Amino acid sequence: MDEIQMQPFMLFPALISLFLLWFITRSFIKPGGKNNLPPSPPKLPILGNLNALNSLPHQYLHSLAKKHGPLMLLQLGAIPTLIVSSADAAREMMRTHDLDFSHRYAFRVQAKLLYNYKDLALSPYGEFWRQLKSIFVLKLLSNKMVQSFHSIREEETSILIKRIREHIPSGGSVNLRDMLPQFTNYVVGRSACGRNYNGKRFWVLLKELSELMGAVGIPDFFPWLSWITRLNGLDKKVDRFVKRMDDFLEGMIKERLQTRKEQAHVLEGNRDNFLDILLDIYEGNTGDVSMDKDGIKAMLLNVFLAGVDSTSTVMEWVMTELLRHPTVMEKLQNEIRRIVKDEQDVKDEDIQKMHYLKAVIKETLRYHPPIPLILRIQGNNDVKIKGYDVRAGTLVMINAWAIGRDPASWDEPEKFQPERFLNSSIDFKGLDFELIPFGGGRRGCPGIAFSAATIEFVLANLLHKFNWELPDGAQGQDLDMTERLMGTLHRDIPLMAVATPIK
Ligand code: HEM
Repeated sequence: MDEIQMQPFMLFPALISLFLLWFITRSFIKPGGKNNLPPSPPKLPILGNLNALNSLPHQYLHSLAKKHGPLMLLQLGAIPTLIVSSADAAREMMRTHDLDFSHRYAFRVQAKLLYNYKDLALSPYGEFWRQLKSIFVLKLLSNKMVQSFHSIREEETSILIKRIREHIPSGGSVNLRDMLPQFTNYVVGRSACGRNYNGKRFWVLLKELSELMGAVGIPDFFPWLSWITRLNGLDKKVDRFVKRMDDFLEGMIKERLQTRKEQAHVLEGNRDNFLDILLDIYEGNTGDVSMDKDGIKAMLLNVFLAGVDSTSTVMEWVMTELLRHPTVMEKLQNEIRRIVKDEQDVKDEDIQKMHYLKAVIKETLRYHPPIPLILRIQGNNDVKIKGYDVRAGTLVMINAWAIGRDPASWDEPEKFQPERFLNSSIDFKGLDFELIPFGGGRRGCPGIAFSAATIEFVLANLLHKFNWELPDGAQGQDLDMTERLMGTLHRDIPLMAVATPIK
């Protein structure tokens, strides 16, 4: 999340408006009334707790929760915001009161970039959202589809391995921050569009899109100050970008519609990518739901935004933790090599037997969830959570990062110990609220199977084919683990590692 954007020459009128509003609310409106509201940390005048939205808000909110408890009510400008930092409270919200918390909070720029709620991730809970979710779950990302993408995972993994091998003659040092997102971009791109649109233009557009998705402006917290983003140029910048992205997507759709017309006999019944499935719905061939072109574009952007960075970030964190914990790396390599034996290639059936690999991935997701704060908004009803009153319309931030480090749920949470998952049924599918990197309840992530299959397959291959160490004889404990939030939560410094081929 970017810090708030504002030009200095606009500060004065903005501050006057804010001061007047603060004065009026302070004088005439008594907060809370008879309600039993969750504890609130001290607030700044006017801004409330907006200082919480610094460059690493999940960490700051975690430290606040240690003082004020797992449910806190913050005031982000004009927006009352509930911060949830324990598995118990998350369970009560996402299971007992799931329906009440099934709306998504969208910042203004995000909504504009995603065709004003025509996508799945931002659309408000209701019939339209239900239709989109069923398209995602039953058609685009069903287990059958995920299996059918096996050849894409295989081909793209071979290309990645080839690229790593090309570095061997010059010492084998590779920048995993560069390579892994490229790999996931190709896998997601081919699954989504049937072929790669990864010319430089689309890559640059996607990068710009991720950056703009983090643009949080003053009007998001003080809605009556919406004129500020008109004056400071943000609205114009976003509008120009939306037009460029729309032109690109329009071209992609046009081209695909043309190919479908020309090769109808070849493509008949062969719908092995998201774009074709969405175009079938658009052309009315499926009969169940309807979708316009903007809907297709918004759904494709959801897939790229949600799928590329999050998946590659997990891979980079896994490799980081393995380099920090050589005994875990060795144990994992032994498992992989015992199962794959002398075969050249890792197969999907092999992966199902790799319990330690799955434990390492779970432990990484516990400690480094790529989306540390899950944003929801409470619907129309006031509800009670853990005895506290939560009012309708409250913004909710579920701190998945804090929950994964909560000593109430985890023994020695600061230690990286994949063994904790070996004899445990805890999984990240949204039913165990101490581990919610993919969220949970109705709004939970539909891409779990897709990402898990991709992450497991590529890691099994990287560890089967190479030994890994840090460059220049550095030791694992030397690795700087500072985090950086850039859409997803990365290590601040890109991971460089030296690959040595096994044979
Ligand atoms: C490691 C990879 C991923 C992580 C950590 C992740 C995490 C998340 C989280 C935390 C949410 C919010 C859930 C909630 O509110 O409870 C979410 C929603 C979503 N994710 Fe993922 N995701 C990943 C991969 C993917 C992939 C590969 C796709 C699609 C190809 C995807 C598509 C979506 C969509 C469309 C939503 C919105 C669902 C809704 O609002 O109903 N994600 N994801």
